[in-house]
Amino acid sequence: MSGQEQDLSSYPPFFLHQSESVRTVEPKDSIPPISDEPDPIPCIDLQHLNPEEIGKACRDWGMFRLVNHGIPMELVTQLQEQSMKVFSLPFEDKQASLQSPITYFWGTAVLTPSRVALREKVHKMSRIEGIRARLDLLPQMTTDDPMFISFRNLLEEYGKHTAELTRCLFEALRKNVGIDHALSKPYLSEDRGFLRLYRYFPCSKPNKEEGISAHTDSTVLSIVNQDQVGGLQVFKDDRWIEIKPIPNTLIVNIGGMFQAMSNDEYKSAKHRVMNKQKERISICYFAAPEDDAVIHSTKYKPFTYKDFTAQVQEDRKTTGNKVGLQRFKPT
Ligand SMILES: O=C(O)CCC(=O)C(=O)O
Ligand SMILES: [Fe+2]
Repeated sequence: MSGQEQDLSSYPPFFLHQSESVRTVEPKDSIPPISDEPDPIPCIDLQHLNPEEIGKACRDWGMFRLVNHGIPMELVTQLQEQSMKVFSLPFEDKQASLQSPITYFWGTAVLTPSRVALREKVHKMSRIEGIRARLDLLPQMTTDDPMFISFRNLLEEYGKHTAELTRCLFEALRKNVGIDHALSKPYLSEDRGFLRLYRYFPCSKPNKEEGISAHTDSTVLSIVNQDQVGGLQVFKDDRWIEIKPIPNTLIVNIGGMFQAMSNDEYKSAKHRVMNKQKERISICYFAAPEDDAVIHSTKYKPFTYKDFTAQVQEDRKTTGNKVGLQRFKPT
């Protein structure tokens, strides 16, 4: 079944009936993104990591394209197909059957501490659906349903690959910015890593409707695996740049935690996703520090990831926006 022939009962009813409440971009932001030739995003080869190249990419862009990443293409294809099967279940079934450690959300990528979608009164909703998987708890997930067994196994395997490549990247970046080796473990906790899978609703007006609005990621590093539909954009030098889907490549973002750890030498990139004419799937891995590890930075007051995410939640509730690292500037 192609994206366009989807059984509409799998979508949240809101997506089909409430288009006036959907989040669109301001006219000033809706200019078509510039599609540079050749691809302008810095490209990093995981098998031949060059400290200078990766450092420059993180300083100038806060993101890079990763090639030779070691995740088998077959695994990615299988996970994409299996994710599509799960997303294609009737909406009510997804709500009922996706429970911890795999949870379902829709309408926004912003989740509350209990991992349900945060319904911000001030903001419109987005036509996206997501599945969040806690990698540390996946092995304990019990189910008799062959579809969910296969889904869980693929998530686990994919999670192991991304955790491993993230460790390699973190090591290189840590050395680059002079983070002590002793901090490797608390600053990058494999147990806290999680996956988020998204399905973006097809939109008849391309580059008008936001799937995920402009933001920076809060985590240490995030690894985006997008399909061939496109829609991911990065904000650089006052303009939005389309991040082309290139098969078998990943997009790595510096997150707010690494920005602080690097004393702002590396900045987390502002990015967003626009809904396209075709349905889109992405698979994203987020690497987090240990919840209680104190992050020391010359630019910010000492804080933990837990403090940070609590502050983000609080700001979202009160102002509708993420304030982010600014909250932890010394007074
Ligand atoms: O779906 C994507 O391509 C990116 C998602 C994203 O930016 C996020 O979840 O923070
Ligand atoms: Fe993001």
